[in-house]
Amino acid sequence: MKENHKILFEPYQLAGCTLKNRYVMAAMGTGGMVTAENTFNERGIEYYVARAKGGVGLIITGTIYAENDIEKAVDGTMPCPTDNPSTFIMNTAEMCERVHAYGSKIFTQLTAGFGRVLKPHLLCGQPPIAPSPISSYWDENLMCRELTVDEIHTIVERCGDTAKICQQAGFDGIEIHAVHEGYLLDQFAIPFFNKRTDEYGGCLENRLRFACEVVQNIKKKCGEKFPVILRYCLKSYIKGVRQGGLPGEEFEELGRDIPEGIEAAKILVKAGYDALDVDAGAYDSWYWSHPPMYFEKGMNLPFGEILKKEMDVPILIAGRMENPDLASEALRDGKTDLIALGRSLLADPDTVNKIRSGRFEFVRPCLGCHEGCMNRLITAKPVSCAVNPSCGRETYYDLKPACVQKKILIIGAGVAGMEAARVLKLRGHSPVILEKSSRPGGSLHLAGAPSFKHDDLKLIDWYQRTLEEMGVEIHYNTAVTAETLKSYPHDAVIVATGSTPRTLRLPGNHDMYPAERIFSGEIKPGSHTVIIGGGLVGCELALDLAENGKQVTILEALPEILSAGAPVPHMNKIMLKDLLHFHHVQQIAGAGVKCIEGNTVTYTKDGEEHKLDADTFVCAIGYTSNNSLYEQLSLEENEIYLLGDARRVRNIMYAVWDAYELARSL
Ligand SMILES: Cc1cc2nc3c(=O)[nH]c(=O)nc-3n(C[C@H](O)[C@H](O)[C@H](O)COP(=O)(O)O)c2cc1C
Ligand code: SF4
Repeated sequence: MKENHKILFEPYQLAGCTLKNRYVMAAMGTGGMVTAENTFNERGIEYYVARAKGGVGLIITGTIYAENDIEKAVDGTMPCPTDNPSTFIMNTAEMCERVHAYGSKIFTQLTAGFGRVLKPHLLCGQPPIAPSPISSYWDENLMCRELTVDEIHTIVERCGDTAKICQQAGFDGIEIHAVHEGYLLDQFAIPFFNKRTDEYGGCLENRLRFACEVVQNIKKKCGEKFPVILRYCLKSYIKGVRQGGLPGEEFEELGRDIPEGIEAAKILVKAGYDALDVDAGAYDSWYWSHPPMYFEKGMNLPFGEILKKEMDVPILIAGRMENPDLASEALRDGKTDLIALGRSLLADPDTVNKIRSGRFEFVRPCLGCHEGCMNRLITAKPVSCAVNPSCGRETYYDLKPACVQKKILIIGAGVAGMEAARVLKLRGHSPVILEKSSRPGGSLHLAGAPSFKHDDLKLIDWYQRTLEEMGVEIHYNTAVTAETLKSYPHDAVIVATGSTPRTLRLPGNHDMYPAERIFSGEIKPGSHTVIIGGGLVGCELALDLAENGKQVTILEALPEILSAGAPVPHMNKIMLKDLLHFHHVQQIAGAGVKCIEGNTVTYTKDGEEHKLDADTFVCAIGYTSNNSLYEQLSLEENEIYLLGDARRVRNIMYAVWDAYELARSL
């Protein structure tokens, strides 16, 4: 273990519960991990056990429901212990016992409700509940129903009952979800949502009464010593409906500001909460609670630091905390007491053990993309991870030794080729990669060029290091043709030759560059760049240039930017849009580009012709598969497969997942 990381492995007393180290698995929704009886299924149990085995000191499970009558959700993505207590105890006891076998502790996260942020399709046709008749986050025409005082009392009692069932099942404590992220208790806490005039509205104490009664009821039923912690947002970052404030931005806070956040934290701790799991944000500023790659690492630490100075209560912090240098420094500087990891434990369940043994560079990096995790959760698919296809399906989607070991040539050392090689080697095959350039990674080098995408470059490093350690043979500077392939003995071939940027043929006398030539640094843009194509690549290039002081205009043919191609995960999309706006990137949607003459682009919008002057013109209109080698070889080879972008241009997740699927079956 590295000397400066030792502090991360010191035990910690969390409300009387001894944790073996400072690492906590942050609560993450259990989509796909719930049985029809609303308890954890085998998939969920194996998922948590794998993270305990990976060395984390405390697991906080994804949210479970206290109550499913008043807020009737039908989705099967959250366990509800009160629905069937004995079945819940039976399944969950086994999960807690197995987690405990690794010396880890396990809490469950218990929600008092979702309120206005529950997705409409889960509502059984009923209106969402809320403190007051406000509109649903998802549909401003859908009005919420105001909770009655009797219903609030019922939810409080059910929280206590649920916690008792969880205690009987073997959980070591409860995290209450949440005066955080704009969920029901947070809606009560914030006057922007809570317009009540009874004892649950008005002054701060009244607005926090519901959350305070929840902890008091749990302590009454489970005993004072049973740990109850709170997921808590110090600041809401609500700028307007569905618009969030960005780091460092001046705006009028419509939710909870920091001074009120400190006062509220004191009231909540006095009521009985034993620790605060601190971050920021609400659904209206969703990227704060679900930080995409555009955020810096450890972005929530300033909030922990503020609370640590103001009060004496254990603090947990999540939010891009995977780097052990950053994490250990945060502990030493008194910014937090515990380090919560969310997505990095999805990307690599063994993160903590690898850090412990001084091998952080072997931790598979999370990309901050949300493709495999949150995007799947909010589109009713099982939670997994873009770079770790077996996440959430640890047992039934694992790797078995190959029955017949083969020599398999892989053409292309992009992500798909490298993932295929890794899996094949693990299963006992002999993969050999033939790469035409002098380095691995393919187009990921260009995707990872902006500073906010450097985790993409870390993924290349991870593959390179891992393949090297496994002894996978890679031949660089080796362009393959149908003829030269014959000189490599093999049983099968995988073609993973990637893709090429699409070009646009326009009339006029101009230079227009593909985005890749800007990302690679080959072309230095002038002071004003026009980017044709407002998909993800165009928008990320625009952000990168704007962050570096350039004037940028995006011309997008569709009515909205970021709407072409595969949908961008919600929180990434809203943050990118807010950032483009913040950096004054001009966005012209519905623009049909006609020609570029010299320094002037002509486009039409709403039937009218417009002209725009710039000194650099960039084209970012997608990619086409490089599959010609496969077509030449397909009738020559007995066993040949086409993989990654060469088969179908999609995203990193599908390059990795398709490679894993193919390589686990050969
Ligand atoms: C798939 C997914 C589901 C999540 N579900 C919850 C949840 O149920 N409750 C909660 O408090 N936070 C939830 N979060 C937020 C995480 O607890 C964590 O705060 C966030 O991912 C930032 O930490 P990280 O950068 O280490 O991932 C979820 C995050 C992800 C990725
Ligand atoms: S899907 Fe993306 S953001 Fe989510 S854990 Fe995996 S790499 Fe990280």
